[in-house]
Amino acid sequence: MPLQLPPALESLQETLQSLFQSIFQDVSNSNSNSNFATLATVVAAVASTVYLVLYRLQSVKRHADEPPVIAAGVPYVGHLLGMALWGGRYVKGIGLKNRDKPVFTLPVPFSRIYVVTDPTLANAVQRATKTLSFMPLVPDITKRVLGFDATHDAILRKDIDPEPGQPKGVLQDLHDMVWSYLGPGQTLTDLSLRASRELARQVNSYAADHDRDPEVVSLLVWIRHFVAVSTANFLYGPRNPIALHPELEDSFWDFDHGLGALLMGIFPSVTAGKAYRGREALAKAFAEYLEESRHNDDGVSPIIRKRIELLLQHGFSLREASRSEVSFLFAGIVNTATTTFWVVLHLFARPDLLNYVRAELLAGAITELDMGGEKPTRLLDQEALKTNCPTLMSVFRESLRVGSDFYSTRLVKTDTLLSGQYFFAKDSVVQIAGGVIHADTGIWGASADKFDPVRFIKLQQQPSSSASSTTLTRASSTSSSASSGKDTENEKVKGVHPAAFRAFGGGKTLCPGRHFATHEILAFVAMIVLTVDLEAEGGGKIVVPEKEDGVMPVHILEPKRDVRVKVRVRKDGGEVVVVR
Ligand code: HEM
Repeated sequence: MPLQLPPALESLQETLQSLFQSIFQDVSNSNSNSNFATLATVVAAVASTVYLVLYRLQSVKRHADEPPVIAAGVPYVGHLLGMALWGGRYVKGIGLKNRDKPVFTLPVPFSRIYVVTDPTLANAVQRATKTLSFMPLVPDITKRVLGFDATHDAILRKDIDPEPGQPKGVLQDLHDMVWSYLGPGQTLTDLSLRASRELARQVNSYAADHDRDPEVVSLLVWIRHFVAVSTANFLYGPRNPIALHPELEDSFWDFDHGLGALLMGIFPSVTAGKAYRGREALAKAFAEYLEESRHNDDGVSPIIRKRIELLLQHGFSLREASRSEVSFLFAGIVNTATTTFWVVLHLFARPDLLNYVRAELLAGAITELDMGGEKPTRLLDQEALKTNCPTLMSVFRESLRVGSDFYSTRLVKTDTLLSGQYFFAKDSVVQIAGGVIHADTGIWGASADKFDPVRFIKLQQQPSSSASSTTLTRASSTSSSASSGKDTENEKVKGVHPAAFRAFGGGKTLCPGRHFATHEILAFVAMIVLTVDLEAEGGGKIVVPEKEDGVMPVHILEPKRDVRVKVRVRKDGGEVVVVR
């Protein structure tokens, strides 16, 4: 079947044909000096024809059942250019313009990217673990981002994507171990408690230092400092690299902000200089940490010791294991810090909501103790936050929904007919577009593009997902799904398709840290809300900026502009002590 060109291109094609005819007449009519203008026109005509042919070729389906092809304006490379220039916003924009297509094909040089924008299909992708897998992509990504040498790159590639019963490579072993340690159980409870106590120590010490001394800060920088320092402490113990070399905190954020450029892999020391130097500084400090055996100190989390043990078992040197730890520190800090920022910002930008959440916290998760001092000590029961503070929980989830444009990625290992309907060609890439799914009015209602602080309370209360108004209604103090022991903090949100909440990814690559992060973020937000007041720097209302979506969305997106606030320690409460 001949391919249909868009009307604009069809008329261009006709114009070119008539241009060609007149050029050839011109050339044959000119008896001597063939003039330069005619030559230029011939070249332009040839180029346009080549363009049209390439445009048509890129649109040719590789199989009758391949999802509809969205051709690039610049054939083959246009989509890659768009992604490089506009980050995640580029593909999200295509997805939003093509809402009628649950999946579409983006042609790229020698391959295809299949973009899935429908939760039911996303679920099917996540289930097709035999033929669609993230694992084979990991070594190329980690080599670029973390800079592993050839020997360790080979170790990473060994037994990379085993079937059940086959020998497991290092990546699979690490994956399984992290899942078992961070899944519900005693290790998770212990780690969550340590994390919250460490954060409480930081917040209490800040309050003591600034009791009568308000300061103006960048809210994101202020929050991520707490998270970076305490995560390094509770994971890697008191002699962790950031504690011994505080300047490494800047190196860490340089690395984070240059991840997209590192991923490009084009002379990274030049094109991603800051990120490259940041990573190398961190890797060097972690290498010293491991070579001095500081990972065996008291106060180091068991998960870290187990990670090192597994890396060594698989043939890693201590020096190169340091690079792997940079990635784990990254996983532990970045999303937690940015999510906390959004939750705090959304609360303080809405004074009524803030007061409501403070009351909810004091009633449901705090016991005040009069210790004879000026202010009562507050005992924080972090287990109660999830069950007794539904508004806080809803703001947390909504911050994740609005802040996450994450793409879950899979490699097509063999030709696949997904759901018996869509053909995916071997060696192509599948991306589940979280940003498009999170903005889908069919899933989230007409207010999908708005931040609705109580959206998830309404979803829990209603059988359907028709959330429309933002009226603040008091939910019962104990959520039913929480008291029945079901998964309350991730993808299983009542009234929403299980694959529609994408902030933690899904399927085999679902974030193993999501339970832990939920405990940690709720507790940290509670501490901030109870301990300080925030005012806009120049007075007036705190305004929530848009997210910066013109980057590769490797984690929860940051704001488009800095939010500067005055932090004032509150008079009504003293130290926060985490009791459970
Ligand atoms: C709000 C906080 C967090 C968010 C939004 C988040 C989100 C994610 C996402 C989207 C992925 C990739 C999923 C995919 O590819 O489909 C991921 C993977 C991962 N996350 Fe998280 N994460 C958070 C906190 C944490 C924390 C605190 C830890 C560890 C302490 C952690 C550990 C990991 C690990 C180890 C992976 C890789 C899993 C694998 O493929 O084996 N995350 N996370």
